[in-house]
Amino acid sequence: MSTTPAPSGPRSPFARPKDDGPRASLRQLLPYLGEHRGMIAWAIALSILGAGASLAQPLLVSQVIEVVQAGEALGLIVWALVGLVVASGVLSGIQHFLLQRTGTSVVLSARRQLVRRMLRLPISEFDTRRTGDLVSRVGSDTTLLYAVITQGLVDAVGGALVFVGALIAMLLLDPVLLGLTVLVIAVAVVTVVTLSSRIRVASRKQQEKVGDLAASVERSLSAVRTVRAANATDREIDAIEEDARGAWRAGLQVAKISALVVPVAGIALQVALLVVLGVGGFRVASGAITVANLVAFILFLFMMIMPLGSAFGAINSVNQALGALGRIQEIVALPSETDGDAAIRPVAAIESDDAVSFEDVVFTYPEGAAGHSDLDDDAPDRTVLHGVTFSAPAGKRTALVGPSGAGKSTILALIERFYDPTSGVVRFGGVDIRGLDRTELRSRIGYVEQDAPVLAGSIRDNLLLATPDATDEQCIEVLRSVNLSEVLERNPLGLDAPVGEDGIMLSGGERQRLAIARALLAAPPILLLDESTSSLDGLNEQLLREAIDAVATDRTLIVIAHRLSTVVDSDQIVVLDHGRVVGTGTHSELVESTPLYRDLAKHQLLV
Ligand SMILES: Nc1ncnc2c1ncn2[C@@H]1O[C@H](COP(=O)(O)OP(=O)(O)OP(=O)(O)O)[C@@H](O)[C@H]1O
Repeated sequence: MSTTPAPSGPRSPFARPKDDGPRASLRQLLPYLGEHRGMIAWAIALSILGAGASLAQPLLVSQVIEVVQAGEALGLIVWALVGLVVASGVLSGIQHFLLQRTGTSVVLSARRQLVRRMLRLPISEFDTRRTGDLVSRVGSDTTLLYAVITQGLVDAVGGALVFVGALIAMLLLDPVLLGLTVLVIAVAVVTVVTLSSRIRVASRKQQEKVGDLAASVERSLSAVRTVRAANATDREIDAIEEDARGAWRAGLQVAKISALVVPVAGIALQVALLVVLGVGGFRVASGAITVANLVAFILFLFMMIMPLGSAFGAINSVNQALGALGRIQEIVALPSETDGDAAIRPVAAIESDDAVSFEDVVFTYPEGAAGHSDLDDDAPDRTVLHGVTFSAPAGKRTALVGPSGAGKSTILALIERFYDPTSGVVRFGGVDIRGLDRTELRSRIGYVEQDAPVLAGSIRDNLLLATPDATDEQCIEVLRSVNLSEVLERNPLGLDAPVGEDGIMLSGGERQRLAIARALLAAPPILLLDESTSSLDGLNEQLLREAIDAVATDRTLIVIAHRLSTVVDSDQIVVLDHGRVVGTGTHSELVESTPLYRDLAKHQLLV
């Protein structure tokens, strides 16, 4: 839900913004532009040619007037004028296309860069950030960069040329008239520049609000069944509407500031025109300037004002883009998961076996991370694992059991290196895993998460996630090994049958087994299995147990069990309580030695 307070009442566009937030400078835009410098160079070249063609027009018009006044034949001059008009039209068409093309390419580059960084962020970043807001940065913020190219920088080059050219021509035609014009225009320029930083801040706030909105929509849609069942639909709609209104209010603030820019430019043009017409009339009467030159001066005035108008528009859009770029850069500047890794020692070089061991591991979730379990929330000490020591021997089945919140899933997260221990060491084949290449390490490990283990797509998409080259035969065989052949028969599409969003078309037990099949297809020497807490019916539980038995052969299996029945015959069971190991042994040993385990077993009617 929205974390940023709603804007409190109207605020003067001239007021100093309280919070400038993440800022981006024009310099940060350069790498995006650099990638397309070829196209941009072409666009600039065309815009210079276009500027030349435009500047020549008033001169030709003034010639036409003089020729007409002298009563001579027009001939070539008219054709030259027509040619110029057509040429500048064609040039501006081509330039327009090049700019649009470059603009969309810049958006593409920004999206690629953002997604590459986003998917490589440390897992702890996802604990604190809202998915919808991240999605909105990729979808909405990047779009604003488009305007910088299409309305902004390149136009500014051609515009500046026309502006300077017109200025020089006007200076030559009548310096006095020019002085008066510049005075009027300077006031407009100062006003617009003053407003521009307000536009950037307001626009960033607007993008933040859009992010809040996306996060709220994502929250409600991802839990739509729960929301519906709780009769909370109207409340969720209200909450989303409130965020939508927040975005609207922020948009209004941007509109108010931009609205000042447009009339300022318009008034400047009108006043300048009136001054030139009035004073120019006197000067023609006094013979200081000819009618032809006054007409040329007025045409140059329009020519000067037009790029000024688009420059004001460009300042608007560049500032909006800089607000969005600030949000893009905030993510891009974050370190990726692998930044700062110690010297890499390839896993392949490890000679010893696939045993996993924990040595006196202490772990606290990074600051600001929100817990997903309900225990320990009020405890001042956020340490989740307190000196955990155990060893999961190669080729054996080790079970982790203990009450909810004891730290079992955290142990698997440390083996996967989603986080590193606060102190102590996790070893793989005897080597500290912090010295191992993450990709290599993960390729040795199959991991079946507790929640949401199925991705939207087909059964095949799900199976091939870790093993893109697997054949259909291998897919069918692995489904058979986890007792899932039946789902293939259910739908004529077979492996291509869709599983629905979050695997909604499969039952809970089937989802769990499909996730196990996916992990197995890669034939990992180590399998981490976080058993689903959702209760399975007798048949499904039996099928799951058989699937686990089938996969246990010849690999190191570490399974978090919520049903002791699935683990009683494990080679070793590690009992955890409040982040501490309180017992290690076989089922019968633990029933004797560990009261907590005895209680758990009693509850589940195993003793
Ligand atoms: N990403 C996280 N950020 C912060 N705290 C977390 C995070 N994940 C878990 N915790 C906290 O760590 C503690 C242990 O959680 P963990 O998920 O490891 O327990 P568990 O034994 O697997 O529980 P369950 O059996 O309910 O799945 C809990 O207090 C939980 O609130």
